[in-house]
Amino acid sequence: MLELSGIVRRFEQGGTVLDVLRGVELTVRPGELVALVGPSGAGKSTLLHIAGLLERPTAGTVKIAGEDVVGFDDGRRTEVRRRSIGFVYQFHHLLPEFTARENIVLPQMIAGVPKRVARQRADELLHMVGLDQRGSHRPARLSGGEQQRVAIARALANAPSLLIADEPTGNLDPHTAEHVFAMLTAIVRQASVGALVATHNLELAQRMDRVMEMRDGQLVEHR
Ligand SMILES: Nc1ncnc2c1ncn2[C@@H]1O[C@H](COP(=O)(O)OP(=O)(O)OP(=O)(O)O)[C@@H](O)[C@H]1O
Repeated sequence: MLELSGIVRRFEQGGTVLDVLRGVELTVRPGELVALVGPSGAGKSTLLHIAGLLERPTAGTVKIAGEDVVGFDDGRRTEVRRRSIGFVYQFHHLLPEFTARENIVLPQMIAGVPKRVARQRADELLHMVGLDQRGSHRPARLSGGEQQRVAIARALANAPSLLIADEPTGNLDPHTAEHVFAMLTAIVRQASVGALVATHNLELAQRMDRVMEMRDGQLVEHR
């Protein structure tokens, strides 16, 4: 699903060189949840941006569904990102002037799915996250946990093979975080999506299939 190999990311600014990633190796398989932990500034977001094709590594290969995408031009990278990768962030980033359903329909229409089909898929996803009754509500009328569940449904709208999540429950109270996490786990398993989830919550991290820790620019199995 996702294969990262020899990933190096160097930032150069005004004569100083910062090697944030120094040879990261990582494989995420279908239906597998991998937690990404490490102190603030360790390079978790940088790695997620590279895995999500939002940024290019200084060196190394990124394979999505078996395809090495590092050499692709921006247009092809965008295409792979739209088709194969879903994103969930700490803050839901739903479009406020659209309903929950429309927020799930839009990314499908951008990908060329006919509106009728996109609506049907949106309703299925709303059902999957337990929000059948909330499709016509705008984000402001939903609770934090509900907003985040819509964001998860939106991330899955185009049936991605990889889900990338950056602190998906970081903005929620513990009870709601638990609920959203359980839902995320169930959906990843059911849809056979590979998920890479950065989190500061070690308790949740330890319930994923593997916990990888960012240490000195490399990933090591967390114990
Ligand atoms: N565009 C950039 N230019 C220069 N340095 C950068 C850039 N982006 C990130 N960095 C640096 O790379 C390091 C890693 O940042 P990153 O955001 O990946 O850490 P993180 O592990 O996600 O932290 P947090 O848990 O706080 O979100 C930091 O020292 C940061 O300042």
